[in-house]
Amino acid sequence: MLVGPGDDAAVLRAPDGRVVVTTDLLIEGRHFRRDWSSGYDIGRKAAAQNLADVAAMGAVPTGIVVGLGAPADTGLDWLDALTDGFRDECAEAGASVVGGDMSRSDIVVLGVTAFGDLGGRAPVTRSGARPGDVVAVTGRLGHAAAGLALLEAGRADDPGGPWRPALVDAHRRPRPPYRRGPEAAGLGATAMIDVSDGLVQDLGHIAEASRVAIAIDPAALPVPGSLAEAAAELGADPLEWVLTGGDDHALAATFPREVRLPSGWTIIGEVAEGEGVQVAGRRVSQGGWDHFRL
Ligand SMILES: Nc1ncnc2c1ncn2[C@@H]1O[C@H](COP(=O)(O)OP(=O)(O)O)[C@@H](O)[C@H]1O
Ligand SMILES: Cc1ncc(C[n+]2csc(CCOP(=O)(O)OP(=O)(O)O)c2C)c(N)n1
Ligand SMILES: [Mg+2]
Ligand SMILES: [Mg+2]
Ligand SMILES: [Mg+2]
Repeated sequence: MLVGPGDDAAVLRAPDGRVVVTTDLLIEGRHFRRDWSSGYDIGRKAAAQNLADVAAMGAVPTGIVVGLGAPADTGLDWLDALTDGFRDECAEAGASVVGGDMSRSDIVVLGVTAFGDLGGRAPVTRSGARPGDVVAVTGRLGHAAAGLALLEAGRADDPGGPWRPALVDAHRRPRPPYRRGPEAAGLGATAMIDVSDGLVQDLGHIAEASRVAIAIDPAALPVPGSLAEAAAELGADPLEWVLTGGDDHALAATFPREVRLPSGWTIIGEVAEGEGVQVAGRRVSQGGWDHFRL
């Protein structure tokens, strides 16, 4: 064991190198609803959630195995679509489905395990952030939360606004920036995490593991017009989606200040001595999704 429990993935020593491995469970009703997402969407999302954890170690995803429980009356078309979703999302990340298992169950349950290759680089853990580093993100933030809010409000299919289907689609199919993980490792990232539970909560994991404080400048956070439009319609705060929304699987990383970040990365804050996450100078408690509150 080179990296054990507590990070986005573990790293194991193998006779001919190292292997990155991670697993996540997706439960109908908690992580997806079959009346909100197609089988294809659910396959893509279940793969993405795991492949993003591999990328967050700075590794390239190689393969996944899928455990599936489904009710006896699940249609073959639905299962075919699920399989297609797994295949296509893996292809997106450069990986493939290499096995699995299935059984009958009262609801749909997916247990996915993903593997990755570090390509000779050191893994980027949650624990390496140092005071003086900058904090940067790449990928979408708050989009899936906005899409979920539209679905919950029954406004997903209302007419008007190209932003509406785009945000609902973000809930159904996250698009993690897989290649940015190894890129960050190559640039010398000191810590990294994928944002599954919300930016504040997930940066909190880096702060805790690294024994540092993280300060975010909310003015630096990307709040696109689509989020503002949806928030205006629902009477919500788009910044809250960006700060606490999960499911987009953006990557958040810390870098030594002198690193020149390629376009696509946005610097949103800095690492300091201390503990916890501050937004605009105020310490915020853990907003976001955690397993036991769901
Ligand atoms: N039941 C468990 N037993 C052992 N380790 C666990 C368990 N649940 C989560 N972990 C570990 O805790 C860490 C964080 O898990 P999780 O919150 O699911 O992270 P992520 O959001 O990256 O999927 C991971 O290293 C994971 O392996
Ligand atoms: C039907 C439905 N309700 C709510 C959500 C939002 N949601 C559920 S779990 C979760 C956080 C991620 O899930 P978790 O099990 O914590 O995954 P991990 O952090 O291990 O990747 C979010 C944002 C959703 N995706 N679908
Ligand atoms: Mg993760
Ligand atoms: Mg997990
Ligand atoms: Mg989580």
